[in-house]
Amino acid sequence: MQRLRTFLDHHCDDQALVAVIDGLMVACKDIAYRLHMGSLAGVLGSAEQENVQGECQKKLDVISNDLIKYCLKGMPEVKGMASEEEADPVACNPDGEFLVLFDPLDGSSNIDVNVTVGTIFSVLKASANDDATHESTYLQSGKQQVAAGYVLYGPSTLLVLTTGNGTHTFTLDPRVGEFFLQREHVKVPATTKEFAINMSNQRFWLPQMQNYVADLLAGEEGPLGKRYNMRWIASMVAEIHRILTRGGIFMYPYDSREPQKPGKLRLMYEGNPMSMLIEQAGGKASTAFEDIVAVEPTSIHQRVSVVMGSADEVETVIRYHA
Ligand SMILES: O=P(O)(O)OC[C@H]1O[C@](O)(COP(=O)(O)O)[C@@H](O)[C@@H]1O
Ligand SMILES: [Mg+2]
Ligand SMILES: [Mg+2]
Repeated sequence: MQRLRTFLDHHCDDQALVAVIDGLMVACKDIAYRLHMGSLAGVLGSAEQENVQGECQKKLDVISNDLIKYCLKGMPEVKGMASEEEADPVACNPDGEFLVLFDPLDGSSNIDVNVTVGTIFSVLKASANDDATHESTYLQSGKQQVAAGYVLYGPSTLLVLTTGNGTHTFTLDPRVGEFFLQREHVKVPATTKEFAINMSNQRFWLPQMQNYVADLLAGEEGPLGKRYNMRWIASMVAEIHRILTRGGIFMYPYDSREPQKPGKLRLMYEGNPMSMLIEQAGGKASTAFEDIVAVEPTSIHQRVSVVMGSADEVETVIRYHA
């Protein structure tokens, strides 16, 4: 059994980055504990307020954000942070080397029904002269990420992590409060017969996406020649974890409900970190038109269309959009 810290000491040359990941996990273990206690910790239900995205916040969205913020603020390696739940970036140590961007609680509509949620994070490098209070400091493409990961709060608490040398999974042992290595160099199978998409948005998709999904549903009698299965948990962390475990394709494509937005999911807190994890595991992540990590961000809360998972299936979606 290898501890997370020992694994990182052997696999990551940058000790300051190791300290950032190790420090972040302190907050995530606290979130895991509170989720586990549920109503006994008084953390369920709505916070009766909206975030910067105009979404109704859950109490745990706010608590998780505060826990991570507090933790990062105390770390000398961190120069600044940006969160899905914060309107503006938050400066930390002016001499810090890293910027941490995060979705403190992903899939939070699932909290009150006791279904899997997660924390997603992305780590970028900062330059000495960068102003960590300024949005432009954070506007780097996904290719610039030096680490990405998520913590899944499910039947067990898992960390899935990449520092650019493969994607690895760790399980939290709650008795001792340590993550231990579960699987090294996870690989997403290249082909799949399983897709995940919110079908209720079908009529709002682009015609290309409608054609692709119609062909999935046509099964072995359609042009794709396979009978597909479908899953939708409404928790990206759970969805991506299933794909890293047994393959599949996850899509939250552009739709015309809010035509000015390129998608529902957030580029900096969801699209980019998940793309890095999937690509490091041999999968593919696209907007259906270009690689997600190639998108040049223009705002920290920017949305993106997402198609990711088993490489061959993602290629098929791209072909439908060509
Ligand atoms: O409810 P919908 O429209 O199906 O959206 C589900 C998607 O929204 C998300 O919950 C967005 O994340 P947040 O909970 O962090 O806002 C994803 O995890 C999930 O894939
Ligand atoms: Mg989310
Ligand atoms: Mg969230």
